[in-house]
This record gives sequence, C-alpha cells and structure tokens, in this order.
Amino acid sequence: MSDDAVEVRDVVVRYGATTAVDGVSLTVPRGRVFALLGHNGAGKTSLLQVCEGFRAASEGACRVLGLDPIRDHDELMPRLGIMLQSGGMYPWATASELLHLFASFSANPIDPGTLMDRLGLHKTAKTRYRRLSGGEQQRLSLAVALVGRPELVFLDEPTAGMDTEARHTTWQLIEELRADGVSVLLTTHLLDEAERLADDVVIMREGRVAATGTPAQLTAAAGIDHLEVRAEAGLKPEVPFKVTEATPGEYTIAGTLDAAAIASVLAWFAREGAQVTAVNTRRRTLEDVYLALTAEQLTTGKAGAGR
Ligand SMILES: Nc1ncnc2c1ncn2[C@@H]1O[C@H](COP(=O)(O)OP(=O)(O)OP(=O)(O)O)[C@@H](O)[C@H]1O
Repeated sequence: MSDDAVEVRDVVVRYGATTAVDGVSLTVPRGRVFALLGHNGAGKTSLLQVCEGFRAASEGACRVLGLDPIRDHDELMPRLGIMLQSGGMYPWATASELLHLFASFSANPIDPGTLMDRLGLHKTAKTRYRRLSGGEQQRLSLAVALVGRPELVFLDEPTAGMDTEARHTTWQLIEELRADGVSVLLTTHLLDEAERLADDVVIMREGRVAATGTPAQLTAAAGIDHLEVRAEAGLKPEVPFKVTEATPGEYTIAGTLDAAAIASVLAWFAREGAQVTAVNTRRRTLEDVYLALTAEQLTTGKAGAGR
C-alpha cells in the first residue's frame, strides 16, 4: 500500500449533466504542502470533498492515509483536520465553546487558549459564532481544523477574507505544520500564497489537471521571461521575439530568453547605436503560468464542464 497522504486516481465527480471533476489523478506525498489552483468552478472543492469523504466519486478511486475516505470515515476523521469554505458551526455557540468542543474530540489536542491567542482570536473568545466577522470566522475554522493535531489537513481557501496579519500568521502556521511532518492539501486563488507555501501545485481547468509540478518547475517549464529595455522611442528591433513598446522608449521583449537570446537582443540595440539606459529581466511567476493557461481556456472556447 502506498505511504502517500492522498492518492487520487482518475476521479470523476458529476452533478447531473455537469462534470465538475473530469478524470483527475494526483498524489500528495506525506509532509508536503500541496496546492490546488484554478478559476471559479474548476472543480477544486468537489475534489477536496471526495478526499474528505463528504462526497462519493462518480468514478475513480481515492485513498487518504492509506484508507478509503468513505468506508473508513470513522477511523480517518480523528487523523484529519478539515477547514471548510463556510458553515459547519453552531451559530449560537461562542468561539471558545466551539474550539473546546472540537478539542474534546481529540485525545491529545492543542490547548484551545494557546491556539486562539496565536490566531488573534482571544478578544472574540466569548463572541457567538454568528457575530464574528468573516475573517474571524475563517480564523476560527482554521483553529478548529488544527486543534486535534491532525496528520493531514484539508484547507479550502484558508486565507480568503483574512486581513494581511491573519494571512501571514496562517502561512506561518502552515509552514510549521509542514516542519512537524503534517501533510496539507489546500485550494487557493492566491498565486503568491501557492508560490510561497506549496511544494507541489496542480492547476485545474474545467475539471481537469492543466499543469502540475513544483512552483519552480511550472515557472521554468513555461520558459518565457521578459526582457525590458529602455532606449529612445520609435525603434523597431529586428529580433525573433515579440516586442512591444507600451510606453515610448520602454521595450518589452517576450519569448524563450536564455543568455544567448538576451545577448543577441542587446546586440541589435548596440548595432543600431541606440542609447540603452536600462535593462531589466523578469522571470515568469506562477501567476504568468496560470494566466497563460486561463487564456488558453478562453481561446479554446470551452465554457462548460460537461464531458
Ligand atoms: N452540489 C452541486 N450541485 C450541482 N453543481 C455543483 C455542485 N457543487 C458544485 N457544482 C458545480 O460543479 C462545478 C465545480 O464546482 P467546485 O465548487 O468544485 O469548483 P471550485 O474550483 O471549488 O470553485 P471555487 O473556486 O469557485 O470555489 C461548478 O460548475 C459548480 O457550479
């Protein structure tokens, strides 16, 4: 049996005529942070729900900590930390009561008071859940997911609605979880979050895996950097790359630019006797890769998730 935290094989999730997840396979190794990226409706939450055991896959197989998330649900639940996008809390209970309740389900919980302090929730300990702000509810949901010292954590858009400070605390907590050997599967729309936190990334598009790898692999595989050259306006660089002059005298050269290519572009400016006053290179970010994949989706014109 595989020792991976999560193993998803050819999973399909259908809602009537809509295919939300369309044959996804992925593996989350133990002790790593794995991010699912994708536009609204790409199928991230549906896939997460299959892994959490809250939804049966229409096709395919899923193993979580070596177990079946539906059949072995009772055995699995104490070992998992689950942060939902919303809901799942008693609206009349206070933040402290809720966290203590969830702590009581665990044999060796983290002290709820310590966790509340860490997440900046101490001032809201006696506030009823329904009165908490969106960001506070989100922080409490994270605390609930972590209080039982889980081996594997599922986080659905963990920092959505959080202020900058809470977001940074959450990132630190996730990094500490990884250092403690905890596995994390999260969804996010924040590319800087994925780039900063994730060991592995899957970009989903229309229910399928559009790209997969480490953030470094994804950005390197895209292989396109930008070279920015400032010189006098109105030049027409004769180079085998796409050149734009959005602002007069600011040239952006886009393409697969290795050192030789950059040298050849600069050589053209030198041959022309151009007055080059600045040269800048910009590596592709995960955001560039993501946007390129999203643009591909638009050009293929596929809108629905049907098979
Ligand atoms: N219970 C449901 N019944 C019918 N359709 C659903 C249901 N849940 C999700 N869908 C549809 O399945 C598709 C995938 O939804 P899902 O929530 O998995 O996407 P997502 O990537 O998590 O989106 P978001 O980033 O907006 O949370 C969407 O088209 C959605 O409308």
